[in-house]
Amino acid sequence: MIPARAAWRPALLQRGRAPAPALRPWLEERGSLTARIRARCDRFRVQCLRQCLAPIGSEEAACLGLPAGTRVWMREVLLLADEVPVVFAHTVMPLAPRHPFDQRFFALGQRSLGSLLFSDPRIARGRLEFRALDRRHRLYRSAEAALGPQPGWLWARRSRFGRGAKGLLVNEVFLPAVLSL
Ligand SMILES: C=C(O[C@@H]1C=C(C(=O)O)C=C[C@H]1O)C(=O)O
Repeated sequence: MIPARAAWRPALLQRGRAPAPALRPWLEERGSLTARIRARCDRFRVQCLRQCLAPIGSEEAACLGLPAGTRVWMREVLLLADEVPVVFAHTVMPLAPRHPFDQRFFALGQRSLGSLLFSDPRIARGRLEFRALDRRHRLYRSAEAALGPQPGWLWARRSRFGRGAKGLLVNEVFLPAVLSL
């Protein structure tokens, strides 16, 4: 059981619980996850599950400094390696300030957000924060809704990507199959 007070932290050790050693390089990768997966499989694919306006979750609101419940653009995807889901990702992007980047975000569809974020040197990644999730957490439940039953807990990370005043928050939940890559 993950303690109820578990939170996003910049360290991988969380109240005595640590990820499997083989998962650490995945969690700590600061470059593109898309590129890392692509290099380890024959066919990489993004499956877009949802892209819509939605009220931001309280944790995400606190992280981006927005009032709870603010409507944001939300995108949820699976990253698949040879048709096996290895990462569930949930990204939120505030509507304001408006930015030319918005159009490219909306138009992504089944293309990877990573290709957009990492091709623009003006977009900087903030620090990585980690958290072990169980089914009390919204992200865990979203992953389970998309994929069916998951192990008791899943490791996740989040980071903010920014270009000027425009910031978006990317959460990535690592699925057990990533360890087979
Ligand atoms: C941020 C990246 O993009 C990946 C692709 C995403 C998408 O298409 O929505 C979301 C999160 C990522 O895991 C990356 O490749 O590192």
